[in-house]
Amino acid sequence: MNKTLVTAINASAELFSSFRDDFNGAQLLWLAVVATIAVIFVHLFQTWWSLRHIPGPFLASLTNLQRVWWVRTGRAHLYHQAVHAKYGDIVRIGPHMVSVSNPEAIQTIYPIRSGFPKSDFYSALRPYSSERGSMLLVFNTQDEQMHKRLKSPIAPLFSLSNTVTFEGLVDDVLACLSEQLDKRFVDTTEILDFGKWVQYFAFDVMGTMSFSKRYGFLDQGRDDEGMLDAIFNYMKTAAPMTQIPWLDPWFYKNKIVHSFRRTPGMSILGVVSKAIRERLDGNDDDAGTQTSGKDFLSRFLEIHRANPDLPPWASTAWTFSNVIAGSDSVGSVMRTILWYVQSKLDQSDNLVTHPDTLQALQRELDAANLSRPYPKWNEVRDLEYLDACVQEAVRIHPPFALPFERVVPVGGVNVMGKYLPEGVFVGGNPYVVNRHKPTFGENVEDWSPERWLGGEGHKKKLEQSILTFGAGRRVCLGKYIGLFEVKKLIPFLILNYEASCHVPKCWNIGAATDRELQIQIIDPKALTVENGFFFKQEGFNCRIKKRKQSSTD
Ligand code: HEM
Repeated sequence: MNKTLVTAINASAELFSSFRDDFNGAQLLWLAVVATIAVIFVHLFQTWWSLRHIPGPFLASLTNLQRVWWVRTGRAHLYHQAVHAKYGDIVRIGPHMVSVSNPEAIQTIYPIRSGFPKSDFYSALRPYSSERGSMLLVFNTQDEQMHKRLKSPIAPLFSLSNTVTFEGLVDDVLACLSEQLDKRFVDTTEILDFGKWVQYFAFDVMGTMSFSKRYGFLDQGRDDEGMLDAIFNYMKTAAPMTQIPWLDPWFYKNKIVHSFRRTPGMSILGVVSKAIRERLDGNDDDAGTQTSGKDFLSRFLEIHRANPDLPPWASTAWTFSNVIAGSDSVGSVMRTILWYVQSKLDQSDNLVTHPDTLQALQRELDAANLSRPYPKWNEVRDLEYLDACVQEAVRIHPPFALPFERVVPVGGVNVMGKYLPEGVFVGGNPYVVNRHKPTFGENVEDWSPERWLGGEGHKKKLEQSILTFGAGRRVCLGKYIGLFEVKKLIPFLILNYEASCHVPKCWNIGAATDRELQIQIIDPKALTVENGFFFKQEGFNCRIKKRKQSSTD
């Protein structure tokens, strides 16, 4: 609680007791009511006053409840976009919280050096159990020393050169995906929920990299243990709490509540703990096979053994991170590319395709003489148009879409010409920053890989303006892994699969002809998005068939 508020309450209590002898009961009650109102008024005034020079909705200057509500609607990104459209590049969205939308602020708020720590937003994202309490992960650690201790030993594992050593494992998962698509959906009447299947792919890749075995989503064609829903529910439950984190220990993270309501993240923790136990006990079926010696879990355990001063829970925290941070996010980018390459809704809600994108991508892939059926990383990593599609997907639909909050350090800071005093929270929502018109162009709402094609300098500037992976000291550790997986999957699908050429008449597909639709979208309007910090899409249903090899093959 605010120090001044505590002082004011104590002063009122003293005043109240000194008046006790001179007034009767009713008068005392009135006095108490008036004093309480006065204290609340002074508190609200002080709160408003502290950042009065930052524009924003009036309610936001008094309470966080408004931004909690925005998050609860699942559309916080749109509210954030709307307030920036109304008030400008820097907006007060809470009594002590300032949101920025201009990429120019990125270097100030997210520096490489230490000293601009994460706010309590991240404490609400910690999984909780009665036995362990709140669990620190590299991602949600606020203490900068602890963050360094946890991150430094494992950071080399996430480098691009190490990521590429997993290529064989990713090809195995691609083979599994291909087998299942062919068996279940090619030349059958079955409708493919493409969004779900790429998510299965992303999870099984991360399972293979982490534990040397797939979780089995692709093999079974379903999520038997409900792990995917558990992860989304974990984020969705935590998301409103991130906006008002002092309530979190009351609502969720305490032993009493936990005895009858489990934090959703705990079922994932169960999977991770079991995998570690099995590996340590030597009961892991895959231990000792050609891949398990190289998977993340083995490397984490090795690192942990070599650094005994690390906390005893470090291996669990690292592994948990891989499962929770590394799968849904990648699946989301994959889904976005496939969705936009195939189709989009115009302003009147008509389905129009992007045949130009699809054809340009096919042309580039066909001409690149790629290995079949699984193109190699070295062949696809520098393909210009593929890269432009990936960057555009990362821009237009960031998988995490609430402001990444930081605490202004001692001495305050100037952001976009406005002074923010010490202790204020500040951050940018990637959904909004990635749509900054002066940086990305007037057509920010449109899918346009072409915006990335203007030479290396231009591309680099745009890349530095994107906030999807965070930035600076706390930038995403798994970025290369994510991009690696995406660039392995997309060329494979575009090269090998094609749609039946039938589009129901009721859809207005704009200028596109049937032949231009590679994958038949069953119900384009069914694609829904929900922002629970993790920005989920659902309802990408289609039919596919094998693509005929092009004449250049
Ligand atoms: C396209 C995929 C991905 C996206 C968009 C993404 C995005 C992010 C974002 C936004 C942050 C936090 C930034 C902040 O709070 O300021 C982050 C941090 C992190 N990500 Fe990712 N991520 C992706 C893939 C991955 C993968 C595949 C892994 C692991 C295998 C991973 C591991 C991490 C870790 C460990 C951190 C914490 C870094 C730190 O605090 O030092 N991410 N990521």
